[in-house]
Amino acid sequence: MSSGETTAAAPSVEAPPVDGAQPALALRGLAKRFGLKVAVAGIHLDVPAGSFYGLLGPNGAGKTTSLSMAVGLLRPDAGAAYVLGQDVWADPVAAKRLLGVLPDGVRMFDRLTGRELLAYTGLLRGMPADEVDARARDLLDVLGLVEAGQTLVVDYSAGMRKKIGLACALLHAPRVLVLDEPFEAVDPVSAALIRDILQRYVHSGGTVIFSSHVMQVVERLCSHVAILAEGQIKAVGTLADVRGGRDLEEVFVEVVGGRTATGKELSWL
Ligand SMILES: Nc1ncnc2c1ncn2[C@@H]1O[C@H](COP(=O)(O)OP(=O)(O)OP(=O)(O)O)[C@@H](O)[C@H]1O
Repeated sequence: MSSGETTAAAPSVEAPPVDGAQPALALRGLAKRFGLKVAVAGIHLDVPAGSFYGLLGPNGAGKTTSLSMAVGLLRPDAGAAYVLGQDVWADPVAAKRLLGVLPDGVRMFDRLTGRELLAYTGLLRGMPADEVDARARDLLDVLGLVEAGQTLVVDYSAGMRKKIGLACALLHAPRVLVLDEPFEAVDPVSAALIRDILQRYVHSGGTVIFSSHVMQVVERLCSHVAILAEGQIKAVGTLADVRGGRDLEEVFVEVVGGRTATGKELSWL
């Protein structure tokens, strides 16, 4: 494990080097506070191109806040984010062209049907209508949403919303995918399907960074892992480095500082 290799408050906001080895996503001193609460304390992270990168952390660690700042959805108080060298906040159009994003929560136009939402997303990205149509058909088909394509997204289950959100993120064939909790609320069959799609995407040269609480998924999929707690990166590296021959869950609990219930706390229960 390389705990401390990349920790809090990186002072530098220098752009990553412009060469063949530049990271798919580079975070430089990204920081955010809400009132007195420091949600993200100046994180520094390089996501290598072609990696399958898992961002782990307990509830409230700052995962959603970090990813939102990294993709241009939430303005940082300090620091910078680069997608394949493009500065997300200085040149958002160039960076967003390279990015597919599955945000947390329900930020989508859910009074559209699934098919309409895909059409809207594709046209907004400047794709030709026939290409949008063909890709939307493929995505709805592979994600098992053919019938749901005619249903308003507001009537979707939580898992169906994840899947249509993923379809929107994939539609323009981005180079980098940033997914906030892609497996949350998704049934095991759909989860296996999503894993297959993402693995194929990485094998064909794409980069995935996703947040998760599910250690087994991260262990199965990821080449690299970062553990975030209290707005700071506590451990980072290849999956093998971070695990150091142990279970990822064991490492996670140790790094994050978990506590166990003695049974006395809720004696009334
Ligand atoms: N809009 C907001 N206003 C105030 N506080 C916020 C806001 N968004 C996040 N926070 C706080 O910032 C901290 C980090 O939240 P964040 O949602 O990034 O955590 P997370 O790691 O994604 O958690 P979870 O795994 O539970 O989704 C938390 O303490 C949260 O309460």
